[in-house]
Amino acid sequence: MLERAKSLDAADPLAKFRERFDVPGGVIYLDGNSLGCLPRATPARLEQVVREEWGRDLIRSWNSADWINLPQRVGAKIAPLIGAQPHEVIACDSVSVNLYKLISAALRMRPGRKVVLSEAGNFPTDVYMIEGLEQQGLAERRLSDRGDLLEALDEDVALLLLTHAHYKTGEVFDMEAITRAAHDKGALVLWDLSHSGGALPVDLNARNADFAVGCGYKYFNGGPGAPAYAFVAERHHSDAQQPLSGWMGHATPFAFSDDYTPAPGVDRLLCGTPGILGLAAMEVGVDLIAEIGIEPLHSKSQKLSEFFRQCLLESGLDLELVSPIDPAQRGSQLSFRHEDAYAICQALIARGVIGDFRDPDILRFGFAPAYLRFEDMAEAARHLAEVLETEEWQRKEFRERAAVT
Ligand SMILES: Cc1ncc(COP(=O)(O)O)c(C=O)c1O
Ligand SMILES: Nc1c(O)cccc1C(=O)C[C@H](N)C(=O)O
Repeated sequence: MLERAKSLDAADPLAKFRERFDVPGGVIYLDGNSLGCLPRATPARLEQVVREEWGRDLIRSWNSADWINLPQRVGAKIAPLIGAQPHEVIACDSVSVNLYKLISAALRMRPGRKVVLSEAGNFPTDVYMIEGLEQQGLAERRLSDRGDLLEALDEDVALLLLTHAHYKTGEVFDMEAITRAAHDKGALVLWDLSHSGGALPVDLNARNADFAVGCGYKYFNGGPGAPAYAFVAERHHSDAQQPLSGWMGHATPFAFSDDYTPAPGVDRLLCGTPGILGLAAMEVGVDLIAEIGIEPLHSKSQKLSEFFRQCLLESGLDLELVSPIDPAQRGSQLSFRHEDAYAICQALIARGVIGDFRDPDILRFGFAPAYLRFEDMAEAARHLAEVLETEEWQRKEFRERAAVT
């Protein structure tokens, strides 16, 4: 398989982009769906922001370096990558905080309805944020199994909140059909794009989506704790009111008035002063993904995951796949179920193959198409086969749980 991998790499139109990332030697990184790799241009850009814009120009940089518009500028660059208009997206805060803002805004837009419907087993923060609003008496949380979601949609539902590509299994929802079904019941829809933005084609406006949020530190390679992004469809710009009425979301923050007037459009999603270092790093990652293009990234992602699967099959491994077998139905990942998934994951990490474990029994491999090679797939599959054949994962040191998994 290694020979075949090398010929696929030689013919890969995206191969040249690998050197634009600082991929550490001796590592096969299959966790770009948790924390993306460092773009090579990021340290120099951060050095410039720190030394020149902050160190030398100090407060003048809010104007001279246009820091004040950085959340909008980064949002506008993400917009075409998720099927939105530039003025519909803003980069700020974390996904969790943006969920709070948008769930609250949606509830205000559907007076008389309190139910926020989501999938049982959705990424925890999504369901926790609904729970928090429920504890404040503002929402009623309803969780339903994936297959029962449409049945659970009724006229009490104010908002349907779903993750487009599931964080554990990678299974992708049909955004158009589900959004339509929710709208038919008078509900709004908020899509969490954390595992699809920057890796899969997302067409928010063509699917008539209302709201979306997504992660900056995964496929957009914005760095640890990078700002997230949030989308509000233009038709909701005057109605969507979020509760974190901080001064940066004011129509005229520098008028310093006693009363809050929300800024027009997505600018009102801002709360406090944006983190400029995080946004500057994020912009480098977004620029790079935009330069490569979502369609080529998606096409390569499907080929990588299929090749990985083929390599596993060739080595005779019979692992239980929990991701959809059809690449069109899944995000840029493959997940397998094994009762010793944690120890297997640790044994692989010791060999330099970094995937991740998701409690209780999922071994997850993310395929960031911007910097991975087919050769990495062949090698990772070989290591996985060896770890399982030799039962190397049985070693005691691979069974001790770390704080962050
Ligand atoms: C689907 C999903 N939503 C939200 C998050 C977390 O968002 P944040 O840490 O930015 O609040 C993640 C991963 O961390 C995720 O996978
Ligand atoms: N954000 C993370 C973190 O701060 C530490 C460890 C992992 C993460 C993640 O991003 C987890 C990720 N969203 C997931 O899909 O599992």
